[in-house]
Amino acid sequence: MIKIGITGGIGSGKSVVAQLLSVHRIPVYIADDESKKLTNTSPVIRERLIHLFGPDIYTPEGLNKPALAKAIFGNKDLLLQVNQIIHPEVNKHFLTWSEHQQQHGCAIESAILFESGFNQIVDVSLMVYAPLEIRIQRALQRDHSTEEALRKRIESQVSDEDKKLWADYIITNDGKQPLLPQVEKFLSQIFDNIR
Ligand SMILES: CC(C)(COP(=O)(O)OP(=O)(O)OC[C@H]1O[C@@H](n2cnc3c(N)ncnc32)[C@H](O)[C@@H]1O)[C@@H](O)C(=O)NCCC(=O)NCCS
Ligand SMILES: Nc1ncnc2c1ncn2[C@@H]1O[C@H](COP(=O)(O)OP(=O)(O)OP(=O)(O)O)[C@@H](O)[C@H]1O
Repeated sequence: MIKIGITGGIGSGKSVVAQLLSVHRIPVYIADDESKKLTNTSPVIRERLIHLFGPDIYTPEGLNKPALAKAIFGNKDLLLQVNQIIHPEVNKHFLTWSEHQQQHGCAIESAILFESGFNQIVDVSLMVYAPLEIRIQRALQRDHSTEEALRKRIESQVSDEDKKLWADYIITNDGKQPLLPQVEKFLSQIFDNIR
């Protein structure tokens, strides 16, 4: 089975590309969603986050997400420490999930594929690229966030220039070039290359 890593900055259109892959019978593991579940279910993550931040990092409802976001976006040292707590668990969880998939390919969607090392557990990486200002506009329209908070997250991620260098394939989602033909071309390239 071919494992695909979908990446791209906030608002680039990863989720849209992930949906198009699903339509082509490629199941996609959404790292944001799964990591959120793991922060509430994994005793290892819970214990280590409490050790780092104190007990208030969890509320009776689960992880205190605004507090964690405030602590890590803008503080590279803490971001690295939190990543080192959460990402190995996500990595293991994705690999177990992928073993249960029945299709000829599966994928993981993560804005931080390269930062997290998930690129090392996939066979091909696919970057979804959109110009920064378009990404900011899309994300601001979608989320109840401020431009300042958004830019802090963007600054916590590797640049588009680096992602472009490291990715095996790039899909452009600038609102001008249609996505579906690019996704279909990508799929035919990877499956033809492997056959
Ligand atoms: C800090 C948290 C609680 C904030 O939750 P919130 O609901 O506000 O955001 P959400 O998880 O939906 O993430 C939104 C976007 O923020 C960016 N982001 C999230 N985590 C990170 C990170 N560690 N490094 C850089 N960018 C990140 C991504 O672009 C992501 O798509 C949450 O993002 C988190 O637990 N992050 C650490 C775990 C992680 O790395 N998750 C990303 C995939 S493994
Ligand atoms: N080509 C497009 N034209 C117009 N709107 C788009 C296009 N692509 C994506 N969008 C919209 O932009 C927003 C961001 O897209 P999407 O959620 O797929 O990005 P993402 O990369 O998954 O972002 P994040 O990392 O923040 O989750 C969504 O509201 C989506 O509907």
